[in-house]
Amino acid sequence: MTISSVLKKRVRYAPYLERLVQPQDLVPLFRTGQNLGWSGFTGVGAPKVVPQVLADHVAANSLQGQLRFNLFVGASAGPEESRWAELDMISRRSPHQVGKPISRAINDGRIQFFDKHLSMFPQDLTYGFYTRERPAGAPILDYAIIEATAIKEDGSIVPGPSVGASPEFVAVADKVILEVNTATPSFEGMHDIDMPINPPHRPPYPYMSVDQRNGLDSIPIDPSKVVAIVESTQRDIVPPNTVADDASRAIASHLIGFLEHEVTCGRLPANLHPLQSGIGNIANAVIEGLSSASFKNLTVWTEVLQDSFLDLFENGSLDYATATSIRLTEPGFRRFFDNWDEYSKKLCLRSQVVSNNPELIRRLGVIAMNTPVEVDIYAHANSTNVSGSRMLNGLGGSADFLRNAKLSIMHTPAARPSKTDPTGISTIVPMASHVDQTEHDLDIVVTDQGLADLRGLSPTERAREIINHCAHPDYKPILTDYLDRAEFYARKHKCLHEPHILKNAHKFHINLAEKGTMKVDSWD
Ligand SMILES: CC(=O)SCCNC(=O)CCNC(=O)[C@H](O)C(C)(C)COP(=O)(O)OP(=O)(O)OC[C@H]1O[C@@H](n2cnc3c(N)ncnc32)[C@H](O)[C@@H]1OP(=O)(O)O
Repeated sequence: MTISSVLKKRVRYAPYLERLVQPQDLVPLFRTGQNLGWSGFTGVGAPKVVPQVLADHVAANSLQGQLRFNLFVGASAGPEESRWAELDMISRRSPHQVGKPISRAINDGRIQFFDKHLSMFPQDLTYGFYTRERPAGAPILDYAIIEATAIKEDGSIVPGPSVGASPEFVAVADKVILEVNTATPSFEGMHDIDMPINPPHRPPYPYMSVDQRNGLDSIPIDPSKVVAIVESTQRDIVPPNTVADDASRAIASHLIGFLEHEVTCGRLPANLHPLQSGIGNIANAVIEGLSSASFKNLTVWTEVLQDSFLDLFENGSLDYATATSIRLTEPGFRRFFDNWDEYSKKLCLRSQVVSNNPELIRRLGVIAMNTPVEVDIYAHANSTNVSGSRMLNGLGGSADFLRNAKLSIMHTPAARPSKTDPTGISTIVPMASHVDQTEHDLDIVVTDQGLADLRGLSPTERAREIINHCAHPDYKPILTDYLDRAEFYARKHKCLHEPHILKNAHKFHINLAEKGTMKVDSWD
């Protein structure tokens, strides 16, 4: 087989080049029921070529539902996993996914999805928790399919724009297939990788600042595990971000005002603490807002870096950022590669067990900011299941950060658009229909209407603060009425700590399902 010159340059361990194959040659290796681990995190750095030929094979031979895998990816992969979902090729999936076809398959019951904290998933996999049905000593993963942007002289793997759970996948896979991506520039030097060491002798991760490096710059592997390499010439495709709207700008402005106040009061230093920011349009707008605020020498300790962070670098307000994935749009990647020399000194990608590590998040005093589906009046938040049942993307790293951050912030519009109610669906509800973050986790809830500072408040104080500052004006009187009635009822029954009237607590959701609006006419 001819080997392209760029591939020869990227693969510095010659024996792998002898294992170069056409992706189609690999199809016979795959059997239904196998456990597969893919590299990738939030749609970048995932394998593309091998998943595609397998999907083509299933489509061409009408094998839908007959070649199905247990698929594990650090977080979401690219469009290939959506195609697998459409072709009914996934029987089990964890820990986080994105894309309509895959969430549809989960909600149709065709994929058994389990949702786990991103810091915990890779280690629990290595413990054998998810392969309990296999005989002792059997491999945990049959194949790990890992995208690399270079291979070092010792056969170790230089990942691309994400590290995710690849170190753990490589460690516990029986066999490894490498996709060497020659369309993406090599990311060599960008990573700091800690390999799994299981208790009881796991040493502490030593990181005391966001820029400290102590790990490896590639993923070590026993080269005999690598059964094949293929060349990939497909770049990651990340859809453009939604442009900030009035609501997300208002959220950003409330939040920046709050952070400035914390600095003035001496609870935060002038350069804040390391920032974590979730994904999506609001998270992007908040980071965009920070780039026009007066903060300097900011640092970032997060799981995903999006385009908006590049603005912070460019205007000089961000000193250093670390994550497990850099998920940029095409223009974002272009900016990134054009300024590689500068960014490579100010950026580092780590394993997801480190970027999302609870101990490090607490040690560094991270400021965590994530978007929920809904928050209730006592500050329990739902990040995952619409109306308690319909899975969206999964928990991701939201709880890793929100439970352990110095400041735990949830930002959301006060109401989300709906076809059946001009105000939309209230994101502030009497009782969350599913709980991912508890009242014990959140410090701040912020919407386009305002900001609720919940620190040190009792549940009933929190409820007034959230309703008064965060609820949409159309829902405020309805929520206040609910709380007044709940307090009246609870006073009578001597249960005033966190008052609820259970028969009404989910009436917003029931009303939405039955009448298309959360605007409850009457609580009686
Ligand atoms: C990899 C990582 O972990 S990154 C770090 C943080 N991770 C997380 O926080 C993971 C969990 N969070 C998330 O997945 C997202 O933040 C979300 C989905 C909760 C919110 O993201 P947004 O961009 O604000 O969501 P958006 O407004 O587009 O809503 C997504 C969908 O949920 C629906 N939805 C959201 N909230 C509600 C609600 N309260 N009631 C009914 N439907 C709702 C929306 O209508 C939309 O449906 P559609 O896809 O059918 O159009």
